[in-house]
Amino acid sequence: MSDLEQRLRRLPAFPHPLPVLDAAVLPDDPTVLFRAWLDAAIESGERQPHAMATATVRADGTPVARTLILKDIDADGYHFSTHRSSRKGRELALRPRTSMLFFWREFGRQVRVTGEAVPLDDAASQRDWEGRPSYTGTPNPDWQRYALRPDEFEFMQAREDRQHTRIEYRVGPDGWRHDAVRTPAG
Ligand SMILES: Cc1cc2nc3c(=O)[nH]c(=O)nc-3n(C[C@H](O)[C@H](O)[C@H](O)COP(=O)(O)O)c2cc1C
Repeated sequence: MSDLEQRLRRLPAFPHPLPVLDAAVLPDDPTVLFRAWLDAAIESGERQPHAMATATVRADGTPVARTLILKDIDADGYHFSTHRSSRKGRELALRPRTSMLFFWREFGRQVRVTGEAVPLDDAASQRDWEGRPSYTGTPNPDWQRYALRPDEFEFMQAREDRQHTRIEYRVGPDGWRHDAVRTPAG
C-alpha cells in the first residue's frame, strides 16, 4: 500500500453522531426536505453551503462537472447563473438536462437534483449580474440566470454502519413519488 493510500485510509470520515433520515416520515414535496437540509447547513456556519457541483454533457457525450452557487429556489426551480458563452453555457444550450450535487459533509448528507435547466429572461439575468460583488455598473448581455426544473432527487443520509439511507423522488402525472434506493452504496 502506498504512503498516500495509507494516509487517505486514516482520514476521518463522517462526523459523530450523524443525523438520521426517517424514511417513514418524508414530506411529499422533495423541496421541503431539501430546504430543511440546506437550512441546517446554513445554520451550522459551514462555508459555502450553497456551493454544488453541476454536471453537463459535452457534444461527444463526455460528462463534465464544476462548482457553482445556488442562487435561489422558487416555482421556476433551482437557480444558478453563468456566462452563456462559457463551456457549460454552450453545453446547456445543446443539452439542457443537468444534475446538481450538494455535499454537506458535517451532516454526512448528499443530494442530487436532476432536471432541465431553463434560461430565465434578461431582466432576471441582469438583476443577478448587478447583485454580484464585482459589479461595476456595466451590463453584461452574456450573463445568464437559469432555473433547473427538477424531475428527480436523490437524498443520501450517511450512516456509520455504511448502510446509508437513500431516498429517490421522481415526478409523475400525479406529482412526486418517493421510494428507498436499494442498489449498493459505499
Ligand atoms: C465555490 C465556487 C463557486 C463558483 N460559482 C460559480 C458560479 O456561480 N457561476 C459560474 O459561472 N462559475 C462559478 N464558479 C467557477 C466554475 O466552477 C467554473 O470554473 C467556471 O464557471 C467555468 O466553467 P466551464 O468552463 O465548465 O463553463 C465557482 C467556483 C467555485 C470553486
